[in-house]
Amino acid sequence: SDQSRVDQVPSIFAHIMREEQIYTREPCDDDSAADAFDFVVVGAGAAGCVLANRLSEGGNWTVLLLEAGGSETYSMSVPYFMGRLQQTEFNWNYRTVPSDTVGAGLAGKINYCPKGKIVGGTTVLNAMCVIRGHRKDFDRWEAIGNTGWGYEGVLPYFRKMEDMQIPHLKNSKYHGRGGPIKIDYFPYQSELSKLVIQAGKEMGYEELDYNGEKMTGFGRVQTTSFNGTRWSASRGYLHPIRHRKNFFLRKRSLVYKILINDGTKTAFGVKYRRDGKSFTVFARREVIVSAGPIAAPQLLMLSGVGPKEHLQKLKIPVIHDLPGVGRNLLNHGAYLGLIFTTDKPLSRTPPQVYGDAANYVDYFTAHRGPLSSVGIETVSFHELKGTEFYSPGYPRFESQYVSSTLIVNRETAGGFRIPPRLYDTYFKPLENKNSFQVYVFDLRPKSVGKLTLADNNIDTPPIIDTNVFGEEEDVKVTIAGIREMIKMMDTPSFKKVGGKLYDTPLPGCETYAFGSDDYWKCAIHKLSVIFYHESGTCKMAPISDKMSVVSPELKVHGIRNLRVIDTSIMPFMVSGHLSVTGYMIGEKGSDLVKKDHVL
Ligand SMILES: Cc1cc2nc3c(=O)[nH]c(=O)nc-3n(C[C@H](O)[C@H](O)[C@H](O)COP(=O)(O)OP(=O)(O)OC[C@H]3O[C@@H](n4cnc5c(N)ncnc54)[C@H](O)[C@@H]3O)c2cc1C
Repeated sequence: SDQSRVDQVPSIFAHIMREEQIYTREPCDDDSAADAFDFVVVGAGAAGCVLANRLSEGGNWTVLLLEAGGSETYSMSVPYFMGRLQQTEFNWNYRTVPSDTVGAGLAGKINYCPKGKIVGGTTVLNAMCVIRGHRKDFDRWEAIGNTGWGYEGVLPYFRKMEDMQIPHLKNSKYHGRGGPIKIDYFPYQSELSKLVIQAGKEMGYEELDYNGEKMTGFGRVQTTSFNGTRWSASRGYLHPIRHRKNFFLRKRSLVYKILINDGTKTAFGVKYRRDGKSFTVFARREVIVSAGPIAAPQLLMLSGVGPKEHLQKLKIPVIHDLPGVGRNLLNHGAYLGLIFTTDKPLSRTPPQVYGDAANYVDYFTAHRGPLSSVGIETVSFHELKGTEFYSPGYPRFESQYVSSTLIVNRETAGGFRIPPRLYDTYFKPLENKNSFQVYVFDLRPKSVGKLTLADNNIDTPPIIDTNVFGEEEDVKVTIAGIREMIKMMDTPSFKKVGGKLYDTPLPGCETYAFGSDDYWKCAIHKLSVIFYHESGTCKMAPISDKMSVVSPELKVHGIRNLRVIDTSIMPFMVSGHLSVTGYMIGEKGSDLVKKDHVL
């Protein structure tokens, strides 16, 4: 009743006060005048936070971590508020170039490309799903000459970062305990999630730990969360080191140039801007760029390391010609229009979640209820048997089951740049129906995009041309995956709840027979989004590979004392999501750096 909710106000207030205290453990903003450190790390995201922690342990070296964004707060840790964070200053707010292959039906044919601008980086903005990828993905990294980056080489680092909280996985040889990042299920699990796992079994799939021995099957999603709150890179790696005397964090500090001696081609510091003033800091040992897949290549190019002709055109003095910088832009792409309706509600829509005061009481007293989940609680991985894409034991396709249809009001539609007319014709009829959405995507797409500079100014966002769905094969895989999902409605579990494919033709694709290859192709190009897994723009490969930017030791080719250590070094896409890949790269990268600086 209303009165009982009012009675809960004191405990809500006490709970929020207590939780806010956690964020006072974020390291303080260093405002000393110190201007020389052993290591200068650029960017406090997934990988950068790992480096700051590991390089300062033992107390031998001084480490400065420079982050363009400000502090993380408790409200950012509420899982269901994830989408809202994208509409704040804590997002870099990048956009892609207009595209006919991905999101051609979105406003201006443009996709949003969110990235965290905050201590913790994109781990503060993301959906927290923990999906590492398949062992063969990493073996492929190693096969092109990246010695030590095969599955056996990276597994210890995936384990090292983890503090597994899920009881039956605590003793698995694939998982770690006691590491900085807590892994748990969201406390809330919708009826939809339970039904999907059951339906998967009826289709012959296993319910499994997809980060373990095998990947093909269904599973409740493992997340970088704990007790219903986001467990960011900063909470895991920076909070515990706030008292270290040799670690310094400077916030709101935008690095705009890496200082490189033109004669010796040696990096020796960076220039950054903070509160309107410019500063220079020097690195006695190394500069490490961990600014993420968009900003890392941007910063290299602005500092004179990149494709020569491109830099010359922008009047940037060339220090080292590296044609691969920005040129291997990898991503996943998802179709947004795969929707199913049911006779009874299996999950709640955003207006239902936000509109019910009980949900706030549940969350802000005990971190329970729908606000303790981002709305995705189940994932599945498919080999696409019977198609040309089948590879036994190596899934090619992922589905994420989204509570309700996320896009059921103009606000959520706006979050994906869905124009009002498309919303009104395709999504609005679902407003009062029971429905849910499945994000489907090709785990290893062939399309590769590129990132270039628009000018020589750090404040101008780079040009992001993702080319997602640019290759026919990626569209075909997605169509095969959509068909696999439609089969799910034939299971007894979904028959019982009247599960049906939402078959309103997508505006602009009505000329094709609904469900034909041509129809799905049209729909995928129109109503698709990039899946925010940008990576690969500073490709790791031996120097013989013309597109390579860093060596297997993550050193920038041709420049001394400069490394890139973040998701931009990925040579190929992994069959997973990238925050844990970022942590693994940070952990392995830290060991590679330490090896070169024996005391
Ligand atoms: C909406 C969304 C949902 C996602 N969902 C998931 C998910 O469910 N699971 C998953 O595993 N992954 C997910 N991801 C992806 C994942 O979070 C990122 O791939 C990962 O965080 C990348 O790590 P990184 O270390 O390479 O870069 P980031 O974490 O992006 O860190 C880069 C840091 O560098 C800072 N920086 C950049 N430029 C400068 C500069 N010039 N000066 C100073 N600092 C700078 C940035 O502010 C940022 O803090 C999602 C991403 C988005 C956007």
